[in-house]
Amino acid sequence: MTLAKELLEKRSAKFSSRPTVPYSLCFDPEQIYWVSVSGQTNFIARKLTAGIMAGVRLGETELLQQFEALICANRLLEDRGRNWFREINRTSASLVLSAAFGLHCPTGDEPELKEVVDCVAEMVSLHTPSASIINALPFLETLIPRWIPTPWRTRAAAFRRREDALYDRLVERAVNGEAAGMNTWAAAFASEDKPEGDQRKLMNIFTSAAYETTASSLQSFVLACVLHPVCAQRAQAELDNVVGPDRLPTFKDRAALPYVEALVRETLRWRPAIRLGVPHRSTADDVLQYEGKEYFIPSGSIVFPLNWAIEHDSTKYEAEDTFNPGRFIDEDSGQLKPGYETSAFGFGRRACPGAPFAERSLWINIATLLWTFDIRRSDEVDPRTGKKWEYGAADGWYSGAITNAPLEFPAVFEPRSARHAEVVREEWDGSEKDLNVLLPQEGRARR
Ligand code: HEM
Repeated sequence: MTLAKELLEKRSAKFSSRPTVPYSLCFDPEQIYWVSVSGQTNFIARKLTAGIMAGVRLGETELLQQFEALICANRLLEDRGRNWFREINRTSASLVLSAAFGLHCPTGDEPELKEVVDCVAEMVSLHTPSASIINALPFLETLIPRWIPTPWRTRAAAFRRREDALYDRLVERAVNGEAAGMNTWAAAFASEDKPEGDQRKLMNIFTSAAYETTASSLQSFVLACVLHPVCAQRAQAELDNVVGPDRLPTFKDRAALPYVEALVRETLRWRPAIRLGVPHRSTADDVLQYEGKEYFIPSGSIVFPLNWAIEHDSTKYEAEDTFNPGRFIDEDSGQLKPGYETSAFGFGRRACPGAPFAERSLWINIATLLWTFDIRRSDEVDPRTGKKWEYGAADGWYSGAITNAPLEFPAVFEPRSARHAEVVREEWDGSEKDLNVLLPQEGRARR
């Protein structure tokens, strides 16, 4: 952690660029993916996002986030969690699509949601080094005349048309269509009443950055509940004490629930969503002193802040691979220990700008699921082995992709009592479902 902060925060002027693949010039010629680029585009996008997140910090999206957590709990009640994995994916996508474009996705079958997910998958695939020969032989791109439709150009152009069409539609609905009355992020980006002018094209990257990371963190939380029911029970005892049996938790309860907070922190630590971190690239030579030695870091070096190693540092975390939220609690006072720091959202000038929204999404979903359900192992038979499902959290149980999600596994979501189930249904029946009310325009006026 010290080393990562030294380079990526203290020396952020030199360590805040990104490596990218040569092929990106074909599928992102205008460099709208501000996660991958540096300079003015990134600066503008981060400034606009900081404005949006200031609203998130003020609570502008809390009603929406509570609403999405309520739907998730209600839908899990209906099938006792049979489709829980898919439901978490749906919730995570709906959270960002609602806030960004005013597009609520209550079923998971919405065509736009499917198109977003497909485009994210293709975008990730295009970024892999093996996606095109151009990554190995970049000179081909200049050598072969532009009018020749090479396979890599055809794929890149088809993707650009498809993704642009999708986001044009989504932004249009947020600015002039169905969601025009809402306080959406797209409206903030597209507004011309700001020095940066209309920056709607920078909206393409939001969903991909937001959706898989949130989903995989929640899926790791479910795995932790299955493997470590004692931790879930301690959180439930706290929820029973503070919230009681007659209503769901809300953000107003957050400060009074230190163990639930610790459980969210431990989920991010135990299985960080981006296990290897997102690489930074240096833009000037530098020298680092570390443990009595001197290291020369040439300009253009790729620096991975390895979240996994940082969060599993055995000198800082005892039994580092054990899920134990109690490590964040001062057992004498029962309160959170001071000085919390995490690498889960990255570092310095490239640190996750969506973190305020992300950690609120995690908190409300985790608090709601713990309040409502006992989440436990399923007795299902694993079709691959013909034996009872085995559970684990080692590498083999994870996807190993950039966003490292657990592989799908069955879990039972048992309502904690008939009363708990009834409260969820009652709150769902009585809840405000109109996004115009959940995302009121007054928030937009503040920006
Ligand atoms: C649990 C959920 C999330 C996790 C764990 C996460 C983690 C990260 C990490 C590790 C980075 C790279 C930081 C670095 O390079 O130092 C990042 C970047 C980014 N995240 Fe997140 N993120 C999450 C959710 C979100 C959400 C909800 C949004 C949007 C609302 C978002 C938007 C972004 C963007 C746009 C970047 C690129 C920033 C840049 O390159 O300048 N993320 N995130």
